[in-house]
Amino acid sequence: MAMKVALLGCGVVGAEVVRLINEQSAELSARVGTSLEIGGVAVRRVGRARGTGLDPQLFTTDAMSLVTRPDIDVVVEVIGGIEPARSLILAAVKSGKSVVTANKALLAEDGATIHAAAREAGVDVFYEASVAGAIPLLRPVRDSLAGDRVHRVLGIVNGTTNFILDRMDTQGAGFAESLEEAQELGYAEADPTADVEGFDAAAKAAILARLAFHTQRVTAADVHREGITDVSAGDIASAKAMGCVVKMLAICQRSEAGDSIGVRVHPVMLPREHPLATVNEAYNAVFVEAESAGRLMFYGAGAGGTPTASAILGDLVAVARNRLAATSVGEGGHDTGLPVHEVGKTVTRYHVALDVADRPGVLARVAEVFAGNGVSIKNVRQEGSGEDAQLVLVSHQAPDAALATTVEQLRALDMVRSVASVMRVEAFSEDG
Ligand SMILES: NC(=O)C1=CN([C@@H]2O[C@H](COP(=O)(O)OP(=O)(O)OC[C@H]3O[C@@H](n4cnc5c(N)ncnc54)[C@H](O)[C@@H]3O)[C@@H](O)[C@H]2O)C=CC1
Ligand SMILES: N[C@@H](CC=O)C(=O)O
Ligand code: NA
Repeated sequence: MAMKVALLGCGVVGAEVVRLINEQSAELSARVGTSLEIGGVAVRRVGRARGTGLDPQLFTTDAMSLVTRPDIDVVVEVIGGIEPARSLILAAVKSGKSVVTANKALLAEDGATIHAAAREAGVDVFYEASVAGAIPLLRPVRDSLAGDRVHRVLGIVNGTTNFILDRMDTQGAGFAESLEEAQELGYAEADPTADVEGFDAAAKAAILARLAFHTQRVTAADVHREGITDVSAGDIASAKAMGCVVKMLAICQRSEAGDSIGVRVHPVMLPREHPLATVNEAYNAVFVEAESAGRLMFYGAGAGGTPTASAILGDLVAVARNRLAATSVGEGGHDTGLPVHEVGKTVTRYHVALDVADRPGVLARVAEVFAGNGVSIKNVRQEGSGEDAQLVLVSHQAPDAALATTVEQLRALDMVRSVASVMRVEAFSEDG
């Protein structure tokens, strides 16, 4: 008997899911062991020509009735947002359906409730598409690394911001025009603020931290978040002058003592020889550093309808196979309860560019401020002279709180006319 799929949402991703299910129906049947059939599609408005080739009778605005319909086996949720997606997924799970979702916002906010409900009902909730689009990342972290101890996960997990920063760096393009282009290409969230202010990446970081460190505690609210709206052409030029590129990274890291984790999303300057520096356009790439496996890198298309639909179809095949075998994964049953520490405790390093008066003693006074906060300077250079002098300093690693205080105190110095650029600098974890 065919396995029936209910699709919630028929936008950028949903339309591609329909296309791929239709086009690959024979292969999918062979891989699952039974055929997959679309049993209904929930949309906001029926009667619109969507070019899906589906029978118009399949479309409904009553998503709740669709997900609880007895003949539906699997629900694919690609509406996005918290409600009604949460209620629909919980209703589906409680009705014994397995779920495939791309909804990182929801999983980051309330994944623990959803996984608990799925365990209770003995069904799967799979969500590979929610982090780094097409890249097989979550299942490798959850399954392949289940026997290892992850120390750090670091990567580019938002395609839209990577696209914008890449355009600004390589073409000198403006922020607004690059965002518009990313929207046209189907990379951006329905509200692109989620991308450019780092909410989307923070949600993905929370999901990654939960899986990598086996803790159910992390939600998007625990993630230190800075978006890219304050990244200026000056920051990009400053990075270039240092042989660096600006990227927005998500970083999830176990503390030195191993008793807490730091989870943060912010722009960084990366040396151009760093593998993440070469990740262009809307591509994503994620490093996972684990005790025994060492350093692993996952790279590929992190956004866009077709690549995201690929991840959804992979999950669809997996949950369909599990249903045929009458089994489920039961995620989230084991919880280490590792807490998230404040960003101030995270060890990082800063790049600081200061507009200063070119006078004797300025450098000494600036160095004194660094030293007073226990921050040692890795390198310093001066650009320009006279009233147009700029001091550019890069620190060694220090607690983020000490670096932030250093910048505040520098800002207050008379001889510092303005702080032209402040950004964290990331390299490999072993670099000082
Ligand atoms: N576009 C992308 O590159 C990626 C998107 N995602 C996620 O996939 C999900 C969908 O994203 P997109 O397809 O890009 O968004 P979209 O905005 O193109 O599509 C969402 C669709 O859901 C419909 N919808 C909203 N509320 C509904 C309701 N109550 N009932 C039925 N339909 C409803 C909307 O009318 C829209 O057509 C989101 O969770 C997003 O974060 C994940 C990875 C990549
Ligand atoms: N808006 C997101 C889509 C994928 O998750 C992004 O730009 O990465
Ligand atoms: Na993925």
